[in-house]
Amino acid sequence: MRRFERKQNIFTNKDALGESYKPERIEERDDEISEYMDALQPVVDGWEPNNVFLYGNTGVGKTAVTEFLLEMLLEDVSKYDDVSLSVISLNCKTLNSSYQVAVELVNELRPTGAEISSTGYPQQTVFKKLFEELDDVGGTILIVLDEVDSIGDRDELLYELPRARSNGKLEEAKVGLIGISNDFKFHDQLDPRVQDTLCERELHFPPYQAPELQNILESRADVAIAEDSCEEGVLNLCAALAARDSGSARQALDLLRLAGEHAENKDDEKITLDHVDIARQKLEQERVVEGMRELTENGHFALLAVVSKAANDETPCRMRDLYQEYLRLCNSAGIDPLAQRSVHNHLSDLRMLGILSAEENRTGSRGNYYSYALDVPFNSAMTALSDVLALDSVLDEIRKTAHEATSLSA
Ligand SMILES: Nc1ncnc2c1ncn2[C@@H]1O[C@H](COP(=O)(O)OP(=O)(O)OP(=O)(O)O)[C@@H](O)[C@H]1O
Repeated sequence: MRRFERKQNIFTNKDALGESYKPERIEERDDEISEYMDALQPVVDGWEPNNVFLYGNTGVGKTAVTEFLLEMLLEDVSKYDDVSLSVISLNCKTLNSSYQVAVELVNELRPTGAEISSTGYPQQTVFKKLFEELDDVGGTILIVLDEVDSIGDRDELLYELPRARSNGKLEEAKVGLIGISNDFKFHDQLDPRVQDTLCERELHFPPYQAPELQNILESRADVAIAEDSCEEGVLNLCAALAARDSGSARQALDLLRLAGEHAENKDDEKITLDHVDIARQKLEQERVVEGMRELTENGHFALLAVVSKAANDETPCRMRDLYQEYLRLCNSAGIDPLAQRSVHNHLSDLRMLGILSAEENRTGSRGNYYSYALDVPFNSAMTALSDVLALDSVLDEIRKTAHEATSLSA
């Protein structure tokens, strides 16, 4: 039997490629950092802090830059006796109302054992408790709300907190909000009065380009990967793949980590371009599986219709034809089909998740229509579908068609 054995030939510090690692240096964000520092300057000067709103796609350094700068700010203000700065950070992912966020903040500020319950109070009572806690801490308080869009349209706290001091609800504390979001719609949906305050200073983090990702990867690989354990071109390929897809540093780091793990598991001496390719496929597959989890059964069938058309080499395929295929598949599985409009909504969701791509075709006077195609490899979609659908015969048929189509075209 195989036994556990330590393998440390590829990585010197694998954790440095993981999510919890705090980089010593932030690469390629000088302009954003400079703007961010300007927005935080009033804290150092002892004035009321600005509220700052950061937005940009996932993995573009919003959280990393925020953590880096706030740590630096805490250190730098410690030399001014008249500034007392506290930072409270909260990830709002699972909190979908002002009420829940306020309860969490109160409990962050209270000692263990004195927490309040997450239900049962009127909202204003929780807000009042929060203001009391903040006044107890006093001084300048920066509240970081990551994934703030989860709060949805129940955003009263984002209105009340920045105004609490001028409304006489806070006396000792000067509070600044830092909201972080990767939902571009959230900003526009905010009540204009909330927009005015929360977005006092707005910072946009654009997706990274390949050379920027390459620099981020190089500085991380210095810490994470043993010397001479990376074949020439590996970092370049990880950077290029991530730049082409999402511009996310997280994706580039994930590719490198997975490629390294693969090399290590195979007892190979170096990470090669082939390992990166395997890592890419694995990540793509995970993304499809992840996206699929959020779909209903009808969403799975909408995807199945596109997969089936792809097997016949008939994609991009227009909605009208996809819907016929969807009806055929629902019929053979014995499930009630949805109307075409609802199937269209499912296809749009799949597009948002990066599983499908869509192109708009113009037909002149008769309006435009969309054609859909897979935006992930056929095999990844098939594997993900076979995990969620108990439809072996249909899936086998699609596999067979795809096989025949490739052998015919080969
Ligand atoms: N400029 C950078 N220099 C060094 N590391 C970076 C940089 N940008 C991002 N990273 C790293 O990439 C990963 C993702 O970054 P981060 O969590 O800051 O993204 P984000 O924009 O907050 O994404 P999300 O919206 O999904 O939370 C982290 O491991 C972070 O350390």
